[in-house]
Amino acid sequence: MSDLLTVKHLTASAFAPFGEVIEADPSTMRLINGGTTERFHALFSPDAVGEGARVIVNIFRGQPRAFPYEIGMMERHPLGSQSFSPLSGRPFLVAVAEDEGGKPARPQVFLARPDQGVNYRRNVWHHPLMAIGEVSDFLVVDRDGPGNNLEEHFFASPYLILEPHL
Ligand SMILES: NC(=O)N[C@@H](O)C(=O)O
Ligand code: NI
Repeated sequence: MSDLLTVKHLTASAFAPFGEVIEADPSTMRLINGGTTERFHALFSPDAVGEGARVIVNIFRGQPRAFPYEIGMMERHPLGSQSFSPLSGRPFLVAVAEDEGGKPARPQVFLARPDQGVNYRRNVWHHPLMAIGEVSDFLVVDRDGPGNNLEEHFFASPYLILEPHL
């Protein structure tokens, strides 16, 4: 029997060990453009290290995951951060894990609202994009450049997410 993972609401405080939640946080808001625009300022800073590294912006079109879904692996990017911001108005799942001696600890799973994105800080264990329900587009800010920016870990036995909603 696989180890069941529970899904929690995504909050900035719960996600703080792993990175930032990209959302219209009132504490970051400043009025600009003559008061016609609210700027939610400096929600995170992209990180790209190594000779020749650059920050790039991408669109990922994710196929929805089928549930129950097995979390069999986690990955991390030692040379750069990676952010996902929904473009299709859909929620999505985020799985992250603390590092335990160079391997991911038990994953923590969050349901991100359609108005929330996440930035994985550099070298944070996470599961690749998990769209839910329908094909979903995401704006992704991450690193390009020389060097290996992908480390993967495959669990001896997978964890299981029964279904994506709380
Ligand atoms: N491979 C790739 O660019 N995507 C993953 O890093 C991911 O986190 O989805
Ligand atoms: Ni990734």
